[in-house]
Amino acid sequence: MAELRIQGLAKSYRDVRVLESIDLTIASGEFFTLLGPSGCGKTTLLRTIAGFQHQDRGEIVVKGERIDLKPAHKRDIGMVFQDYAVFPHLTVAENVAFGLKARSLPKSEIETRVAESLKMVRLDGYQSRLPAEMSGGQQQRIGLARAMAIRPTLLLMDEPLSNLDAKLRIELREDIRDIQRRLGITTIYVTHDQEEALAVSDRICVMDKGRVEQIGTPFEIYRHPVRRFAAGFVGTMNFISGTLKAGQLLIGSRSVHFPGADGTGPVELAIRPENVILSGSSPGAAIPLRGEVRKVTFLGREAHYTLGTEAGEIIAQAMDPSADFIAMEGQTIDIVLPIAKAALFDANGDLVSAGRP
Ligand SMILES: Nc1ncnc2c1ncn2[C@@H]1O[C@H](COP(=O)(O)OP(=O)(O)OP(=O)(O)O)[C@@H](O)[C@H]1O
Repeated sequence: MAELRIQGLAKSYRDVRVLESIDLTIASGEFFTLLGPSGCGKTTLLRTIAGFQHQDRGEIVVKGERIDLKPAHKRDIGMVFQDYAVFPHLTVAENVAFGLKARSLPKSEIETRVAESLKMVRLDGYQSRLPAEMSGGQQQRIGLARAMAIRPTLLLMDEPLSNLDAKLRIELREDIRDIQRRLGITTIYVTHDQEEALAVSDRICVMDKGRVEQIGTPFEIYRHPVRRFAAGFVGTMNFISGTLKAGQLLIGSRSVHFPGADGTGPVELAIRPENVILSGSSPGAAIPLRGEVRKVTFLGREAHYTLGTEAGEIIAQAMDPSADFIAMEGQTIDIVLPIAKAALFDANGDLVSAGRP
């Protein structure tokens, strides 16, 4: 059974529509991420699920029961906030015990759960400290332990890693994922960081302007985007303007048959830098182009080349620059865009066709 089902959820602030009719279903134990740019409505959606604000229309159903009719404190939800929101005057243990006391659990049960939760987030031994004596990463661990201690049906996390430096972000995101897996707790995670979303999620919901653009596994979103927005927001993507004429794709002076694209009109060809062939040829249909190397970015394990072509600027990636391919700035090289690794989007941002090998 679906753990959480959201149907037709809409919300406006005064006259501004922030959530258009949102529909989504989340399975029990799933790590589900809302990913999108600032202002797309992720936080509003999360806070509406938590009950901190109310929708104008639509339903939120958990385990078959409408929770949107209940006040926030009766929704059985644990929440972790971007700014930690720990109580500064309470010790670590008191912070974690807070929700348990509010639920009037017996003292011994509270002690057991506090100890368990602190161990889980690796804060064993810090019971008597005050939050001010802890680092940002540790304070967020308190927030996580506090949310988990009540053993909620749903765990909601709103950009929990945004205030931490890059190294800590990766460390804590791994911990969050491990704990979530171990406990099998259904989690909704909000982030604007696409790499973070790819790393932790079972499924990602890409949002833009209050709408769901695509829902899928990280692999599906990265490899098979169905909307131009998702294609451009997750990972790096080249978009090359072209024209479709009854199945023939025209890019600059080149023309190639694009399978499954029978229409006519302006299109954009989307291809990832790692799929641009820098040396050699493509086994199937492809668009060959001449490219002037404008910039080389050497990153050790890989190198990125910015190429000026008749179809516009294209970024290409070589995975093993020392062994595979080396180009110098100013050089002109032949590149190939394999159709099997490309997708076509129309002027509305809808997928026209994705290349098939
Ligand atoms: N209380 C409010 N009153 C009026 N407008 C609001 C309110 N809260 C949010 N908004 C607006 O609603 C839109 C969506 O905001 P929301 O915080 O949900 O987006 P978000 O995707 O979470 O963005 P961010 O990553 O910046 O937090 C924004 O345009 C924001 O300015």
